[in-house]
Amino acid sequence: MRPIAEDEKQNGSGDKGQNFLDHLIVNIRGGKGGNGCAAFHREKFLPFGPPSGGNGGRGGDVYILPTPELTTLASVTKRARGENGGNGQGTWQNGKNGAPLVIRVPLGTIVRELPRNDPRRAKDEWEAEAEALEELDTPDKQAKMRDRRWVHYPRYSESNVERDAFKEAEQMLYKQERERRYARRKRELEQPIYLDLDKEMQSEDDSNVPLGLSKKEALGYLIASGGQGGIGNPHFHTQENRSPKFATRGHEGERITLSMELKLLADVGLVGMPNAGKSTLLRALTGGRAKTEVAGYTFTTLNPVVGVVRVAADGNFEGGLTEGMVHEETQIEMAQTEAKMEEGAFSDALTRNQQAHFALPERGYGTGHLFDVVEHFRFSIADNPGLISKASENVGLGHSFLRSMERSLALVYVVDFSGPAPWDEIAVLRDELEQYLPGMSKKARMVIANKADLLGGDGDDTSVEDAQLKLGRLEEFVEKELTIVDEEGNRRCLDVVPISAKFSQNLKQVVSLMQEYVTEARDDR
Ligand SMILES: Nc1nc2c(ncn2[C@@H]2O[C@H](COP(=O)(O)OP(=O)(O)OP(=O)(O)O)[C@@H](O)[C@H]2O)c(=O)[nH]1
Ligand SMILES: [Mg+2]
Repeated sequence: MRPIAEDEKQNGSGDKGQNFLDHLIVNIRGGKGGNGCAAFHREKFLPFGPPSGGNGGRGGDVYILPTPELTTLASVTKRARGENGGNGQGTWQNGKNGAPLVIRVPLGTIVRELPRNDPRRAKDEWEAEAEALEELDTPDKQAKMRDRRWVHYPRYSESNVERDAFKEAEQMLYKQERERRYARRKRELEQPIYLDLDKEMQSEDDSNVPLGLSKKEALGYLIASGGQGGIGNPHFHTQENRSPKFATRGHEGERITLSMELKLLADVGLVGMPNAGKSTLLRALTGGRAKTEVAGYTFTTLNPVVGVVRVAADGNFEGGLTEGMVHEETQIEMAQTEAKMEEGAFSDALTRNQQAHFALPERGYGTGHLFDVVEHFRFSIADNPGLISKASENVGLGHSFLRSMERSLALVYVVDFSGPAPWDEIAVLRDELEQYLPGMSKKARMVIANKADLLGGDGDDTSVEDAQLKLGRLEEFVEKELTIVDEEGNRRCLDVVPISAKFSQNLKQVVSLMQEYVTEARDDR
């Protein structure tokens, strides 16, 4: 595992700073404006030309764009900065505007501006300056502040500051600055940034773009404006001051600290200890479409992964069509595929679509990838990182990822049925859910006893009998310990289903039960 950087520890992601990225603190800065220029037009036989310094370009703005292709916040950097504006130059050349920066986040991200009193918030542009000047005495401070705001024509910096024209301009500048600062504070207090990004943004008027121009892509929501460009010296030209020898520097861009949180919205959440086979189950239920890592070690899954289960009217589901498919560890799969590829085994292989085209007819689903035609119901399942005892005390990956399951319609426990005491596992899971959020375990509807293929030995009578006894014991435990009594006093027993995720056994029942829970919960909403 890669070492955890210091700032990562502080940023609150997954409380312990692991790679689990559903929560992130991001420091954002608009680009700095380019400086104005103090210059004079020079031409042969025209010794005292007019002031000709260009303005600085604007700093780039920073936007946030909800993007359906993303599923985690992993691609978001902790610091983001708009491009700086270019400096103005002589002969009235204005600086180039800084390019905007677009931060892409997955749908379901909640973006919040951190308030002033939050210790994780970075200083804004004014606080940063105040801090930099803290140690200095008044004259030094004044000089420094001037330096940061003015550009002088060469060798005029000292005489400039004595002149009334400059003093007036300086007063004006500070006044405008105070106004900006006030407006900004007010905005921060009255309308702190809060975005609940559930929908994709449409790009503007796409169809009628003239040939040769790219269509205008949506940039997203403006978060931090870039600084204004500085003003060139022609601006300060007046009757009294015909040769202004100063220009202003560009403004700093806005600095904002955001917290981003990704809430996953899956209908069913899988809860289980590491290695119980949650990821394998998700792969099996989605016909391998959900690309979630499977491996024989604990904490394979670090980020929740959501997959969609598509169910046909007859209760079949997409994964069920690929009967006989074994959901092996993905790493092995990858290695095997790679080896085959090197041998050239795929040179004339069918593409995925072709495979579907040829595989489906004999199963009675017509040609092509026709599952859509018979799809009757769909729901989503979230595969989660493993939950262990004391997760609430931040052991393992902690339990902050449960946040993404708070809104699931139903929860399903997955336990390794081949283990010595699967019932104890369930009790731990239930307790951890309750630790996290009292009442959360009431959402549990089913216990999946996975890896049932490991029981029953070679099919001889005694081991089959043992397996049945074990299942009986599990059912008894679930009935006794996990029966849920709702507000109206109704008792509800959890369903217990033995399966093998790896060998796709008994999954149809799992799907049909899940479908039932989801339908019920959706109706209640
Ligand atoms: N024999 C057998 N092995 C299984 C079954 N399901 C999963 N496994 C194996 O169990 C191991 C763990 O599976 P994963 O799906 O990665 O488990 P997980 O619950 O997602 O684990 P974490 O992500 O670490 O929480 C892998 O080696 C799987 O191949 C099953 O039904 N039968
Ligand atoms: Mg997993």
